[in-house]
Amino acid sequence: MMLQRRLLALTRGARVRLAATAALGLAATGTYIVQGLLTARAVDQILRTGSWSSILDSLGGIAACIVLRIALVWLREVSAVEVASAVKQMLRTRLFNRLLLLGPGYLETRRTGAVQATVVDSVEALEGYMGYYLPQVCIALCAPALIVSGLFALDPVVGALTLGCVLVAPFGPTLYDWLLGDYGRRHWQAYSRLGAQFLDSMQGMTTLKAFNASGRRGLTLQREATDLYRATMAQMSLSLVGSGIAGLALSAGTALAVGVGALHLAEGSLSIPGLLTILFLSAECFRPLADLNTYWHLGYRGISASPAVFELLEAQPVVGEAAISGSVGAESGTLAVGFENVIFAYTDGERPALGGLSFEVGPGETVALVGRSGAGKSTVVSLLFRFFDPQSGRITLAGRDIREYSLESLRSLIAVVPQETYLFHGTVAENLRLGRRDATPAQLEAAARTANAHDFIAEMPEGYQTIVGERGLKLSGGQRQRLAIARALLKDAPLLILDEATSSVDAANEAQIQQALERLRSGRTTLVIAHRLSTVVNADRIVVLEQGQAVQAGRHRDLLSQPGAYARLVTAQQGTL
Ligand SMILES: Nc1ncnc2c1ncn2[C@@H]1O[C@H](COP(=O)(O)OP(=O)(O)OP(=O)(O)O)[C@@H](O)[C@H]1O
Repeated sequence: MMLQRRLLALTRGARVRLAATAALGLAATGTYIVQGLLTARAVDQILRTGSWSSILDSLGGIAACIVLRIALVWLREVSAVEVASAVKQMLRTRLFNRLLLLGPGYLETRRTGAVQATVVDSVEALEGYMGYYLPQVCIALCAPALIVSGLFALDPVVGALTLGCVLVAPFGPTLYDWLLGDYGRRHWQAYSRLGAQFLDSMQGMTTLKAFNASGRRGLTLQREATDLYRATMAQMSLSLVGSGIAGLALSAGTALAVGVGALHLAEGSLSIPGLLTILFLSAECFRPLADLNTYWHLGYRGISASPAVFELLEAQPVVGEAAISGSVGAESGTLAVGFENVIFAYTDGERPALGGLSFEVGPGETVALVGRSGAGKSTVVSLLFRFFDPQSGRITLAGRDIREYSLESLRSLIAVVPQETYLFHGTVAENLRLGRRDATPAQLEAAARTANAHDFIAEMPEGYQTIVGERGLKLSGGQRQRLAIARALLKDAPLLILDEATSSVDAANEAQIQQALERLRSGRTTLVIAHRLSTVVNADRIVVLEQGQAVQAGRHRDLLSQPGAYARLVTAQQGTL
């Protein structure tokens, strides 16, 4: 019930259309009632007069009812689709905005396929609930009430019996709603697991093939599919029993009403037209409930899919806006960066990824962070962007705690050239404009030239308008990186983070990338996350991380001449310098 109340709240903004759908459905039910009454009258007239001509007007009325109903049902269908589409669209917008607010910190804790299943499939499953089930609830409340009062007037006993059955019928679905709660949840869990597994397999297809592991993966997928099949069948068989109970109440209701009416006819307390009216009206009384029963199946898919939707809608971001005081805007000029005794663990209780890290980058300086894999280098970047907040200590930009900036202005101060350049499906120009939304073609070209990317872009079939495939698969690693440099140039932020690529590119590409990076670094405070040592030789300062702490700092030559963590790292990577 609680869940249904929350689902009802989702219709805000589409309630007029929802009411219109219910009104159209009610009008269609009205045509059934009038048709029933006209049929009763026609049968009575023919029994009394034996002449077909006496029922011509009733037949005309029945035909009019049928035509009118066809039009009303068609309009109701259109309206139902409109309601469902409006709710789905509003909900998807809210979910997408929520995901943007939650940011990478949330997505790291969820499987991409499961999030996709929520935003696409769970929302889609609400179609039946919003478009058909909800309007039918209104119809099933109003129409039987009207008909039962008519039956009461005709024969109070028949009226009371019909009322009893009308009240019992909806209990089937309601009871099962409660009983099935767990089955529905299991069904959606199995569904999103299968979705996540499938997406993972598609994205990792090359790796699976290279390791000859597609057969094994196929078996896992088959297992997940079998789980989904079992969960679906369990849910279906139980829900069919539920609607069976409701169906029984409906048929029993009509039979009882007619049976008791026939008895009263025999006793002389009811007339033949009265019995005929009961016959037709009691059938019409249960029709909206029978339809509700059918739509409940459709609606139930939405009800069982909705917990995942609400969980996402109510998820709280791991970082809050301007957590300290009123947010401040972006700074200009070169910036200093400071980490002051920063302690951070990904999940509380885990060994901290940063265990009291302190270091500084002066305005315009280039500082390289080095350390073994897992030392905490990438974590430093995640904290600078405030994808997470440290448990203690503080991080400053231009002397201010970064929690004082609004998230937008903080992120506008930092440009990043990441390890893996993500290119969206779209043109080269569109991908570059992520750096600056309103960049002119001339600005795009200037940035691409500085990033040594213009020549290869110009050689593409449609230059800057060439579509680069999903994940940029049509470009080489080195080319993608030069596009990332051009993006960062366009962003023109005072703080630059170079998260160095781990995979090496050929010498010609490497030289072009290094030259582009030199140009990008000039006049900016730069933090280099160095996974290889070969690129840090010229840094103003090198900070060596070990288990989330800075254990050494200095220039390459000075550090190399002393025994310590840096010298050990260099020895371990000998040959790369
Ligand atoms: N999303 C995450 N959730 C939980 N633990 C994480 C997460 N990301 C990193 N860690 C852990 O935090 C520690 C620091 O990881 P981090 O990625 O910052 O290291 P790194 O120095 O960048 O390593 P590499 O050079 O291999 O990229 C490691 O112990 C790692 O296992």
